[in-house]
Amino acid sequence: MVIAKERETEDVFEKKHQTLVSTVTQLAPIDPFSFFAAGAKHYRGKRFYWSDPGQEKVFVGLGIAHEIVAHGDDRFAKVEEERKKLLNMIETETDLAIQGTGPLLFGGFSFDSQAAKTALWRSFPDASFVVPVFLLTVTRQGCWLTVNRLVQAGDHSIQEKWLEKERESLLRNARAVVLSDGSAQSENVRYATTDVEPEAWKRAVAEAVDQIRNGEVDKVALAREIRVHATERIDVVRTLKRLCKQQKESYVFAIERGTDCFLGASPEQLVKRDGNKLHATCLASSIGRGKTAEEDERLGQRLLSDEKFIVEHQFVVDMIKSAMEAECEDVSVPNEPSLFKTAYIQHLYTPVTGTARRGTSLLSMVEKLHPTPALGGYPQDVAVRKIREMEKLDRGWYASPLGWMDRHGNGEFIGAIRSGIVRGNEVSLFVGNGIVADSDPESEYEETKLKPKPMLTALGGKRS
Ligand SMILES: C=C(O[C@@H]1C=C(C(=O)O)C=C[C@H]1O)C(=O)O
Ligand SMILES: [Mg+2]
Repeated sequence: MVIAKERETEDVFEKKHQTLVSTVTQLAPIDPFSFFAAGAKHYRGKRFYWSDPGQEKVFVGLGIAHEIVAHGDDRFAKVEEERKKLLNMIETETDLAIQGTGPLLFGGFSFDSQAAKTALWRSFPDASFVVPVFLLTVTRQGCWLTVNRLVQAGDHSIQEKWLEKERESLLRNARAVVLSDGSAQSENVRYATTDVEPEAWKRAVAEAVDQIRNGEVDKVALAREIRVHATERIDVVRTLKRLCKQQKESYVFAIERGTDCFLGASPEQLVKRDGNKLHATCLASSIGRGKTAEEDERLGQRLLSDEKFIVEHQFVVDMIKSAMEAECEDVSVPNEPSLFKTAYIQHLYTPVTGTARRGTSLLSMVEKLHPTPALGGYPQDVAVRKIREMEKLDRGWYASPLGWMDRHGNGEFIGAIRSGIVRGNEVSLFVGNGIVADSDPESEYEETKLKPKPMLTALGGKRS
C-alpha cells in the first residue's frame, strides 16, 4: 500500500537524557473510526477520540509517548508546569503550520479534586494528559499522522524501526476495517436503564431552592446518574460513530483509561484559544424540541422570554464575562442570548470573545472558568461545596474540562456533559440542571430526562 508522503517534518524535544521526537506525515484520507478500531489490538485503554462541531478537527490518539498526571487542588498549575517543561525541551523544530498536528497534549480534569472518590472513576485521576504515540488529525484540508516517540540516549534506531513497522501495520489495518453503521448490531443488543435515586435528587433540588431563597448561594447545578445495563459489551466505536452522525452541533469525545472509557457528545464549549483570540461559551437553560416547526418555534420563544430561564442563563453570562475581562482585552458579548438547537434539546446561548493579555494561557483560563455557573453554580466556591454536600454521586470527569493543547498554546476545552463512563456491559450516564430560586423539582426532573437522549440513542439496540 502506498501512502502519500507529501510533507514530513521532525521536531525534537530533549529532556536530560530523553528526547521527544515528533514526526508528521500527510496521508491519503483515512476514516478516523477505522483508525480508532485498528488501535484496539495494541492500544486498548490508551485511545482517545475528539471531533468538534462540523468536524473542523478530528483527532484519534493511540498509545502514550508522554503522560502528565496531577492530583489535588493545584492540578491546573501542575499540568501547566509540566507542559512548559515539555516545551522547553524543543531543540529543533520545523513546523508544518498545520494546527492540530505534532506533539499535542490531550486529556482532562476531574470535576472537583476534593470530592470523595468511588471505584467508578478509579482509572481517571484529578488531571491526566497524554502525548499519544500515534495521532491521526483529520481536517477539511487533509489528513496527517503524527508519530511521537520518547527516546533514551542511544536507543534511537531500535524504537524507530519498530514504530515504522507499527505505523504501517496500523494504517494497513485501518484501511482494511469496514465499519457498519451499527444497524445490524442494534437488532441484537438490549439494554435496561435505571434511574439512580430520582426521589433523592428531587429532594436535593428542593433543598437547593430553599438555600438559594435563604441567600446562601445563587445557583447550583445538581446532577443525577442513570445506569445502563446492556446484554453485551458496549461497542465504543459504533457509539462514537452514531454520536457524530446524530449530534452534529456537539463535540464528540472518548477517552480510555484502563478497561474503562469516558465518552459523550457535549454541546458545551468551555474555552478555545487560537493565537491570542479566546472564545468562551455560555450555554444554559433548556427546553425540548417541538414535533412540528410551529411547536419548536413556540418552545424556543418560551425559552427566550421566560424569566426563570433568563435568570438561569444570566448567571453564566455574568461570570464568564467577568472572567474573560480579567484576562483579556476587547471582550465582546451580545446583549441577548440566542437559541442553540441540538437534536433533542434547545438551550440559551451567548458566545463571549476576547484577546488574551500577555501571561494568560489556555489552562489559566480553564482554571478560572471551571466550573462555570452552568455546570457548577454561583458563586463558584460555594456552589462546588454545596454539590459536594448535596449530590449523592461521584462526578468523576463528568462536567469537567476536557480537551487538547498544542505546543503554541492553542487548543480547546469543553465541559464534558451529555456523557457517561463505559465499563464493559454497563454505562453510568450523568445528567444535571442548573437550579435557581424559581426552580421546581418536578419540572427540573423532566428537564433532566432530555439530557441522556443523545447517549441512549447512540448506544443503539433496544430498551427492554
Ligand atoms: C449539566 C448539564 O447541562 C447544563 C445545564 C443546563 C440547564 O440546566 O439548563 C443547560 C446546559 C448545560 O450547561 C448536563 O447536561 O448534564
Ligand atoms: Mg436548566
